[in-house]
Amino acid sequence: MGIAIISGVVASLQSKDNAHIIPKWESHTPGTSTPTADSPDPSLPSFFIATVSRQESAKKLRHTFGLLGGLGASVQVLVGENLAAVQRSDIVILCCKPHQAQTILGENGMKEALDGKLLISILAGVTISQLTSWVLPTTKVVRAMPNTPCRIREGMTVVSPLPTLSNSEETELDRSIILKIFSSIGRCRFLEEKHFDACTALSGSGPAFACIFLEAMADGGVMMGLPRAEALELAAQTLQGAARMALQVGAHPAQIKDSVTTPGGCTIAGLLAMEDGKIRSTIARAIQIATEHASQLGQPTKK
Ligand SMILES: NC(=O)C1=CN([C@@H]2O[C@H](COP(=O)(O)OP(=O)(O)OC[C@H]3O[C@@H](n4cnc5c(N)ncnc54)[C@H](OP(=O)(O)O)[C@@H]3O)[C@@H](O)[C@H]2O)C=CC1
Ligand SMILES: O=C(O)[C@@H]1CCC=N1
Repeated sequence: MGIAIISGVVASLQSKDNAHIIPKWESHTPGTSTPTADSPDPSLPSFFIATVSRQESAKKLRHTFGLLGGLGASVQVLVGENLAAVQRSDIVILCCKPHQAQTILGENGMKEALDGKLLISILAGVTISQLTSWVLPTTKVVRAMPNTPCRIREGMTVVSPLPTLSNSEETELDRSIILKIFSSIGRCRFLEEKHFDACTALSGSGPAFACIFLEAMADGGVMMGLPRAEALELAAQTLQGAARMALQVGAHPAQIKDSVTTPGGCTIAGLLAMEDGKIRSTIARAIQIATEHASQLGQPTKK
């Protein structure tokens, strides 16, 4: 997921659309971001540090970020040097497995390195109350729940509200930095932490659930004789089109469905077959069960 976030942000910095906001500055992540003295916009990182624990992962990351070219060169990959990376950073995005957080944040000197900095955790199930108990009270802790489409800048990220500080200007700046980072790789919205397990299931895990539906639609096409590649293209573009109608036009899903459904036609025949298979409750229950599971991740009894 860390790769998806950096890849998306780097792609956004390379995009012509964003030429007006490409800052002349240096920064670090996953990291972090630090503007140089003459930076015109202190709100978007352009230099990143990615940290991993294994050489094998570092090789993979260097290959991936090398392929990004141009600004990809501004991603530095470090192995086993979390403390050094955090010391050199203003913003840290924690992207390890939920059960690893306490150990990583508990490393000698880490609390001091995080003093006064913004710590964004994307970990499923690990609460703000747990995170704040592992750092100094001066570290500004937020949770973010992104998803893998961030990699192609079509992500959905939910962010928890920033802690209240006496300096409201600082909070506003942090808020704008967070929004710029995650809006550069898709949609971003703030939501109360109490909704995070549901968001983890719905949008965090969602790409996997959506791909089951996508694959099943394509399988149906293949069953009826369509070549596999074309069946997948038709299914993916159809799902994208329907989703964009809901997002861009603001159409209710039922309205989109009704507009496709000719009386006595083939759509209603297919819809009834889906309802016979309890497709709605199956999908909704999957979100319910994933939410319940998410709430246990990073808790003492779970790995
Ligand atoms: N995958 C997804 O779609 C989403 C995941 N998340 C959350 O993101 C987090 C990561 O998930 P995911 O990306 O799937 O998991 P991965 O296992 O793919 O990534 C975990 C990363 O953490 C690194 N890491 C592990 N230990 C250390 C350490 N001690 N120091 C530095 N780096 C370390 C790993 O590198 P190495 O292998 O070298 O140790 C690896 O690059 C989880 O907490 C998950 O809940 C949130 C939203 C969506
Ligand atoms: O499966 C998981 O636990 C993570 C969290 C959301 C998506 N992947």
